[in-house]
Amino acid sequence: MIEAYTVEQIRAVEALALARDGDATLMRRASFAVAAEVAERVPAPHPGRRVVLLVGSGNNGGDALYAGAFLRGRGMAVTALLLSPERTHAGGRAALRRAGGRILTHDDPAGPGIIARAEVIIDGVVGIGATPPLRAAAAELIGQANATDALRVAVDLPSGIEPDTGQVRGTCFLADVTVTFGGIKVGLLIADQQAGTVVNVPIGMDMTGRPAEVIAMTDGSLRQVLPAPAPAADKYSGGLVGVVAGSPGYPGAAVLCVGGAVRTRPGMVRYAGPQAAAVVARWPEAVAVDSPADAGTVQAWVVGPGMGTEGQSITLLRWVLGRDEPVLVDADGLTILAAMPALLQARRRAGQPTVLTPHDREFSRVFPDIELDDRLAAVRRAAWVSGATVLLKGHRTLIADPGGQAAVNLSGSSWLATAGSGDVLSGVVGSLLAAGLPPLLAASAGAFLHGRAGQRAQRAGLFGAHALWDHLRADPDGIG
Ligand SMILES: NC(=O)C1=CN([C@@H]2O[C@H](COP(=O)(O)OP(=O)(O)OC[C@H]3O[C@@H](n4cnc5c(N)ncnc54)[C@H](OP(=O)(O)O)[C@@H]3O)[C@@H](O)[C@H]2O)[C@@H](O)CC1
Ligand SMILES: Nc1ncnc2c1ncn2[C@@H]1O[C@H](COP(=O)(O)OP(=O)(O)O)[C@@H](O)[C@H]1O
Ligand SMILES: [K+]
Repeated sequence: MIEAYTVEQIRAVEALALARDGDATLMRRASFAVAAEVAERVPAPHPGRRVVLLVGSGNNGGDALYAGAFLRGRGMAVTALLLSPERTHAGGRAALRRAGGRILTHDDPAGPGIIARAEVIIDGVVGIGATPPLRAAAAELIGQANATDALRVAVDLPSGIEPDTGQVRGTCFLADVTVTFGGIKVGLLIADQQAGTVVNVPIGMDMTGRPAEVIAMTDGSLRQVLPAPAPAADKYSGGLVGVVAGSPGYPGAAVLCVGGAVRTRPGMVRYAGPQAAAVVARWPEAVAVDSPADAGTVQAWVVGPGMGTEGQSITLLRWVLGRDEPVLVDADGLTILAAMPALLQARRRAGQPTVLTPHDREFSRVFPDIELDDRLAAVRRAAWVSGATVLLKGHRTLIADPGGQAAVNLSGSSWLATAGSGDVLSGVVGSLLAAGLPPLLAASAGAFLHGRAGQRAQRAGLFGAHALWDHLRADPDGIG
């Protein structure tokens, strides 16, 4: 599991490390890590390679200057552009000068040409000590840097992203790699397109025992979380999932959702609704009936994909939400909930676990008072006010539970932006809920599996949400 932290948490641990080791030692470790990352990525021979440092007035700029001094020591041609010459980190500046680096101010007429010809650009404008948007001079330099095809390396985080939320306001450095110190900042997981590859270097800071602000599943953690059938397993022991989906207008939603569940885990899927014949035609292993009341016992329900929003659909949703088992509500089910919030409130009062899986438009329907500009804050707030675990779909899917835990999904690709892929996701997560995974874990593991399946389908050159089925379980002995 990847764990990410707030600036406040990082600062608390940094203070301990500073008291023990001193700031010069920490900065030396940090800047050496940046230099080492550059040296590893730049093809040999290194002497003469053109490196530009964008240097702000804080310690982030200090890191960049010391990193430049290390690289100069390898023979690279290093130029620093200082945003606030009079307030630049004195030790870093002296170190670069001693090493033979060139130091210019940000408005030097030669600056744009130097940036344009750079092979490596190191962003030391701001780190965790500043909040975007960047001031004009900084934004100008970063805009020039982003227009080059140099290797772009961010020190601690790309200048321009908000470290605790990943929000980008105004210009932001577009990093190929971010070398971050002490622990991964939450914003680096959310603003993945700006952060590039994130390399975490402890530099003597130990986050052990600190509760992560946000977690993210990995292939390794998924393998540990997913239930493997025991030797004595039978078709009932892993948990049955009930699916209420589809309508005459949307028969495919039922087939896609059941497919997601069938292909996630062995066991049994019970479909209940008007598309029983279509479901069994594609998934003979599913048990299909016309009404959920006839479906028999299940350990979790999925309700909503393509079910319609009027008449009988409302009756079905009401019936499912009256059950004690965990219920995942998706798509049309969410649209009904938006019009009938009392249904959700009743479930909360009864203490029954619920998972909601909206995309942005559905989210705004169900939670009209919650702005989506800060997506992490939004999903947390939605979980808090609804008492449900909320999975907010998107390029970076975010999940929060009512207890305050949050997760971000790191797998997937824009391949998944295809009709019906959300229907598959609901079946995947429902299947994991039925297996007994707690809602946050079921949603995180399901989103990760779904994302990996999308990546594999893309690599295989396939199109269409149904292509996800064959890629959900690539490794039959485990998962992944
Ligand atoms: N503590 C340590 O020993 C260690 C710290 N480490 C490193 O230090 C970093 C934190 O350093 P920090 O606290 O100095 O803050 P930092 O991120 O450089 O930003 C502050 C500067 O930004 C400026 N600024 C503010 N707003 C701005 C804006 N909108 N647009 C443009 N500029 C703006 C602001 O200027 P001012 O407002 O004061 O004029 C101020 O000068 C951390 O990320 C890590 O890299 C590591 O080396 C490990 C050891
Ligand atoms: N640009 C994107 N990058 C990565 N994943 C995406 C992107 N756009 C959508 N997705 C994912 O694709 C799925 C789409 O779900 P949804 O919007 O419900 O589609 P549908 O209603 O057609 O089934 C979600 O899992 C979402 O996270
Ligand atoms: K930076």
